[in-house]
Amino acid sequence: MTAPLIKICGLSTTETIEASLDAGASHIGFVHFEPSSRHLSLDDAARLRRCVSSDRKAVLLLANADPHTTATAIDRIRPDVVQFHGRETPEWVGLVRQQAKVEVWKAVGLREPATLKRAGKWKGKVDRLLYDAPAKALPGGNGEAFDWNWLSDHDHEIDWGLAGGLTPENVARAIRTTGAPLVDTSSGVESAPGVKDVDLIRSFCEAALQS
Ligand SMILES: O=C(O)c1ccccc1NCC(=O)[C@H](O)[C@H](O)COP(=O)(O)O
Repeated sequence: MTAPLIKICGLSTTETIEASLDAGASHIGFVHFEPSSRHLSLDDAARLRRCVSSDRKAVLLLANADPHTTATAIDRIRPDVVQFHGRETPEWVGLVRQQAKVEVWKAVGLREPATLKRAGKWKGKVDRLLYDAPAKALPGGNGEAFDWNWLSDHDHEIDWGLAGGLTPENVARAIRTTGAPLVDTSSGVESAPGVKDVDLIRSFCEAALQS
């Protein structure tokens, strides 16, 4: 099996970005969502984005951002990918993809297997779907997993990735169960809410790459 792509989300220091890149992460996520402990101002996100080398991808995460915020954030941060993690519609994310000429991902919270059947509505609107646990206090980044078996024999029509409660201990099993081509973690590599831990980042990447 090909090694999965790895996204480390919610980074806020140069040290943890460098550790993620050294450990083999392909995608570095920056959260611009004020209620989150991982929120970055546009200035900080634009500064940190420059630490992401051109052979990896910077991901800007937005949740229910209005059109002005979305346009301003894309313009300032110049991400490779925009990850929409709220209640955005297929029409809206499709429009952003078309107009901003940026790769677009949409997080889909899986409450039940039937949600997978409705994923077709994103076809042609997004470059990747990110299957995550359903929203709780925050739309994402809650450290909660869903039943990976729901994905084990799903016939994917759209590129996808797996998120939700992934840790250094469970990521290899998650990849074996689902065949995920990309894994995404945030809480699982933190020592406290919003505080990333370089040792956990390294362990996560090692486990994912050896799976
Ligand atoms: O991280 C946040 O604070 C956040 C806020 C609002 C929307 C999404 C958010 N995070 C998304 C992620 O970090 C990941 O893409 C995904 O949900 C996995 O998170 P976790 O379960 O914590 O590993």
